[in-house]
Amino acid sequence: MASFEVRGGKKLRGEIIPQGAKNEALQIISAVLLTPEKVTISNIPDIVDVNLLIELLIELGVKTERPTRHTCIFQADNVDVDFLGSEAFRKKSGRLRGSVMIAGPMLSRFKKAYIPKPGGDKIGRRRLDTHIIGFEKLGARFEYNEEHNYFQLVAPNLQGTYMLLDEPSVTGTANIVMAAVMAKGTTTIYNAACEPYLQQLCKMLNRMGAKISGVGSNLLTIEGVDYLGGTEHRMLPDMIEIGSFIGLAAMTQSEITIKNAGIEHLGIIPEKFQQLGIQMEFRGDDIYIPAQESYEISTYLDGGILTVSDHPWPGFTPDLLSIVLVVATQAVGSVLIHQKMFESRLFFTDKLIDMGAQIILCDPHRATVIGLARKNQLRGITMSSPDIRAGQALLIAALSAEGKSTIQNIEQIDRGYQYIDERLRKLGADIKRV
Ligand SMILES: CC(=O)N[C@H]1[C@@H](OP(=O)(O)OP(=O)(O)OC[C@H]2O[C@@H](n3ccc(=O)[nH]c3=O)[C@H](O)[C@@H]2O)O[C@H](CO)[C@@H](O)[C@@H]1O
Ligand SMILES: C=C(OP(=O)(O)O)C(=O)O
Repeated sequence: MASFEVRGGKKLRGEIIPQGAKNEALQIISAVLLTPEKVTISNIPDIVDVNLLIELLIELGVKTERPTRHTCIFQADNVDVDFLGSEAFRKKSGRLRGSVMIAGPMLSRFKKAYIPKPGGDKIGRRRLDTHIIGFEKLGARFEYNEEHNYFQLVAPNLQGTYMLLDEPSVTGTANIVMAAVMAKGTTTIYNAACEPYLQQLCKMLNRMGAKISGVGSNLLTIEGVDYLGGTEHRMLPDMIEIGSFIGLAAMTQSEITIKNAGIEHLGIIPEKFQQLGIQMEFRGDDIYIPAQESYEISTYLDGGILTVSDHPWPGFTPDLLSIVLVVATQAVGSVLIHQKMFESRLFFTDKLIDMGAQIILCDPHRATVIGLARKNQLRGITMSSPDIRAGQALLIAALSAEGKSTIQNIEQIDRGYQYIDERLRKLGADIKRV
């Protein structure tokens, strides 16, 4: 298990380019299974989860060419469908959440799929019901294998239908869309998720020949087509990384420019950080964050304490709440962080409390942060990264803290942040991988 050793308290300075979006990449790369033609994908982040998914596709027989580290040409013209039932597929799928999205395209094109228990962050119960019920509505039959913990699905004739999802699941919507694009007739998905990841997926599928309308809304209409062809696709900048860099700049009192941030796709994210008192300027498509001695959390119009909570898009993503929480520890003022979706994502606050932060964990979903207003610095400690975003939040805390911190289990951070230590060193951070 690798660790980061960080000597905190240094101000950082410079420009940083966000990686391609992790959660978009997982959808887009799964979608290459929908066509026997070549699909060229660029701005692929070089991170563990995405590399694992590419390895899984290669093991399934998908041909790949890598003209550059961040571009890959995929061709799924000779897929080994039987590999899906193997122990090797089950094992590797279990190492990332995104593997679940192989099922939709496999059902669509090859009429069968296996969904082993996927991996991903251990941040609470993460059910797959939305995916399976959606497939079932399209005409798939499923069996759950209790011994090996996987769903087996068959769908000789996928048939378009109307469905109202019980929740706007991000990967669930992607899976159902990919299953429906070549079903007979029209599928209508109401209460669909509409994160930029999904908008990007739908736009790519339409370029491949699909007929999806309502993109960007919670009502998608998909007219089934017989065949999808090749295309080219470029991933958007990773909005979660961008939010993390905004938080990093504020916490370390640093002047940072986030280059080519894809500002029009960030929705409410910049505004949430501005509510914490963080200044930023949009310069073309770059976000400039000046070095700020202090930042003050705004209150509601009536003076009430601010709440930052998660919500499906266009609401605030749950993946940035841990970052908002850590940034609030040094703000002037107080905030209630309400993590509605995941029930185990706030437990990392224990480590921040050990570092000297003032946080009351009210229950598994809510934490009140009373900002230290820089009257005291956080103290460096040894800690372990429980999940990808808490890991990044702890890293930001360590970079702002007095003294040395050791962050263990950084494999969690590597799942989603590309060459993070190297990129932070370029900004002046004292961070070592040991
Ligand atoms: C690989 C990938 O893309 N992962 C993302 C994806 O995971 P994933 O697609 O697994 O997450 P889902 O959208 O299915 O749901 C996440 C959790 O939130 C709950 N839920 C969801 C919607 C809702 O309105 N109410 C509610 O409580 C679900 O029950 C579940 O426990 O979306 C999550 C929610 O944005 C993100 O945190 C993950 O980073
Ligand atoms: C929860 C996340 O990832 P995953 O769904 O892959 O576990 C995340 O990206 O914050």
